[in-house]
Amino acid sequence: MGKLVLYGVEASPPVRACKLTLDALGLQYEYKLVNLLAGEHRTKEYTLKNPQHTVPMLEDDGRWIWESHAICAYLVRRYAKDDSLYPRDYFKRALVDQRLHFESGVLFQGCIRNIAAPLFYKNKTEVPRSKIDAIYEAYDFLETFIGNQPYLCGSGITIADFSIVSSVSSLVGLASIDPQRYPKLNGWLDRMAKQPNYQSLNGNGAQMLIDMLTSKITKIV
Ligand SMILES: N[C@@H](CCC(=O)N[C@@H](CS)C(=O)NCC(=O)O)C(=O)O
Repeated sequence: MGKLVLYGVEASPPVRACKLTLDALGLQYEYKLVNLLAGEHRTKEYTLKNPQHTVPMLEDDGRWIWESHAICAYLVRRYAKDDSLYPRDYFKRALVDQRLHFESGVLFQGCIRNIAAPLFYKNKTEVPRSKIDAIYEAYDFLETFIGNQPYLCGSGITIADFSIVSSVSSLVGLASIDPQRYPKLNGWLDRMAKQPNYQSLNGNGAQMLIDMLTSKITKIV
């Protein structure tokens, strides 16, 4: 097995999804902090490896891959002892893929980044209420995805759970989850919080992002 290095920063949801996956697989890896505020992801050295200059990025024996969903899927395919975290069965895998794309397009890009980018890059301090409404719309979908199963794709945990908990655990700081309205989502989040090493791998970073966002927001308009 080659040497694994994860490049990231704690507050980043996709970085935390990779950490949850690496830990669930019992993989040893080096963690390299990339200071985004200092522009360390924009250096020539970094962009030669990842021209999209994003975190997370995984180095595996001198080769680089970025985009958390691709990284998590790769890690399971390459290193897992069984396929439970990312099933080989075509239909089961399609279900996991659907949830991963939902995280990528709807939760991360449509909710988190859509709110965070104007705050961090344009010095905005007000958030349009429609952006908060979009979070609740996403919660409505998640409530139905979970249904009567313990995890997002059924009875076993998959990388879709790791990916989605990484963003939902930060979104709760902007749109709280009412257990009456979202009993399934609330139960799932509690279940995820009981996963091994959850707090150090995801909980602390999720709170960091909440603090970064809420310290910038003065008003929902
Ligand atoms: N969909 C990507 C999102 C990656 C992403 O946008 N990461 C942010 C931090 S949360 C980042 O690297 N921002 C710096 C930049 O885009 O230059 C993934 O899942 O890896």
